[in-house]
Amino acid sequence: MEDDRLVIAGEELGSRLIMGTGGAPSMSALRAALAASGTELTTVAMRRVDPSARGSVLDVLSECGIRVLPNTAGCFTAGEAVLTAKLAREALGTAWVKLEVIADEHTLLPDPIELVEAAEQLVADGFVVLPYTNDDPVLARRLEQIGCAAVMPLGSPIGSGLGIRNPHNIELIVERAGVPVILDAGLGTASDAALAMELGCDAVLLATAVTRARRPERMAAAMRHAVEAGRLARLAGRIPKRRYAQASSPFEGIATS
Ligand SMILES: CC(=O)[C@@H](O)[C@H](O)COP(=O)(O)O
Repeated sequence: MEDDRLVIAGEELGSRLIMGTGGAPSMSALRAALAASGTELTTVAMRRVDPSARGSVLDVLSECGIRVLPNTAGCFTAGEAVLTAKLAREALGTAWVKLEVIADEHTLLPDPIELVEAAEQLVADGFVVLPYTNDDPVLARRLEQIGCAAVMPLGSPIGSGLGIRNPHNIELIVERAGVPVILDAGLGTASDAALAMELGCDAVLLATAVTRARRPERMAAAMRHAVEAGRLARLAGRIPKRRYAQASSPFEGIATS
């Protein structure tokens, strides 16, 4: 599948699995899981990491040769998110940002008003903005029109493991998107990741399903295969669903007594 690379803002990635790092039981477990996942891009919560401290998740990513995607996790307003993105750009030397603006601690759902406001400011300031958004086709379209480099609709609430609650909306987002669609949050197991890709998403971002699995490294490998399988199935084209049975072998020419 070397000719089927993910391109975001003109940059190619060999893996369609983007990893998050939250919830990892240890740095060594995280390192093993990231290696098993085959990811080339991994998010780091800039409000929870000290870029100058040694032994942090940033060191793990650098040792593994994985590109860092700073995120604005923990921000509740556009102002906080914009400031966090700017600090990340200064500390890490990247203009890419995964934009998260959360409405409340209880649901951890995106606040669409603050999200649009932050996206507008960051795009205007030259950032490559990848917004974590609700599974709302209208909002996804709006974020693309603002100039976001991808849209990242949730499958279900962060950390819930509930999978993709509204596959129809994800299909609607994919149908009209002119930028990559990355399914982000809520995936629980490998079949959820495969479904995201079968629905036409360009990539998947997940954390909890791997970091809180009984065996993170194994689940990371499962996710890697699931993303690849789902992508292959999407490109192959699934058969249409039929209401009634259809013999897989034709009956014509069968000898009758
Ligand atoms: C928006 C957000 O924070 C998610 O990217 C999270 O990092 C991954 O969600 P899961 O932990 O549910 O996979």
